[in-house]
Amino acid sequence: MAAMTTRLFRSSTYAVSFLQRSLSTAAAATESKPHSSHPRIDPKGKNIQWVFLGCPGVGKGTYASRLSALLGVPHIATGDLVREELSSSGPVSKQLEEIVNQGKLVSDEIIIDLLSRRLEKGESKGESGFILDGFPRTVRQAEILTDVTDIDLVVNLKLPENVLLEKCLGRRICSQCGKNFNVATINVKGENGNPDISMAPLLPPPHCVSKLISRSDDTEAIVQERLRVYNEKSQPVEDFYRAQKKMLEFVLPGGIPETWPKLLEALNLDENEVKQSATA
Ligand SMILES: Nc1ncnc2c1ncn2[C@@H]1O[C@H](COP(=O)(O)OP(=O)(O)O)[C@@H](O)[C@H]1O
Repeated sequence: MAAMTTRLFRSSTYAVSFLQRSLSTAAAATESKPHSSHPRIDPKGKNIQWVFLGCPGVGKGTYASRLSALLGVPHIATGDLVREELSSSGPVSKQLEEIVNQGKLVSDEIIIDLLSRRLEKGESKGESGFILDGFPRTVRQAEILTDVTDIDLVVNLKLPENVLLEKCLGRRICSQCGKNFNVATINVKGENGNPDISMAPLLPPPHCVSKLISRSDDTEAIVQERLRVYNEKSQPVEDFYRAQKKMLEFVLPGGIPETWPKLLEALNLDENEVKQSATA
């Protein structure tokens, strides 16, 4: 673990001020760019700085958190940071609630502040590396991230839009244990030469059933708006990383049992090998 360096920030104080300066003047960001000699991806050495992209409901959280557990790096989801902040009585919670419930994006300034604070906390606990989920979501955020660190790999998860909508509408969270489930049974006929997609529901254990809640932004109208906003603001982020040749495009073949082994294969990861090397 000690060899893993979170290169997003050299020091927490530097991080916050750096990111804030980045937002106020592009020139300051360029001048302050830390030198970087980050090695290439080495999953076994866990030197990992990955980004997960993809539309709402595609499964970024599910697969980022599974990989985080497997590889021993933190899974940092900016959507979770936003939800934590809006459920607190912090100064921006009311403003965040309105933005999220309209399916819009939170400002780059607020997101970077939340992310900086999360990274600062992690660094003080000795965390290193990260799998970012839901960040960057605008080209501006991607440029700022590029200014402060090297990203090894960007995984772009893909599913057809009608599947995404069904998945968001079926999403449930246990209000007690916080685990995510999905009550939707998805059987969608493939169009334009694409294969059919089937996903079994991911049902909760009996003790969670009576405690299930839905996210307030998982209604049909808000999901449609989030998809529209994704296409407008986040598709260009895909192009940004595609141009840098850092992108792994991954079309989900089905639910977790079909997708997880295929994703590991695409990432060139052997689950048993990684687990053994972690306990060695
Ligand atoms: N990087 C970001 N930039 C701006 N807003 C964000 C970002 N990450 C999360 N949010 C806000 O939090 C909401 C929930 O995010 P998330 O849980 O990642 O949802 P999704 O299922 O749409 O991917 C978003 O709709 C947006 O309002």
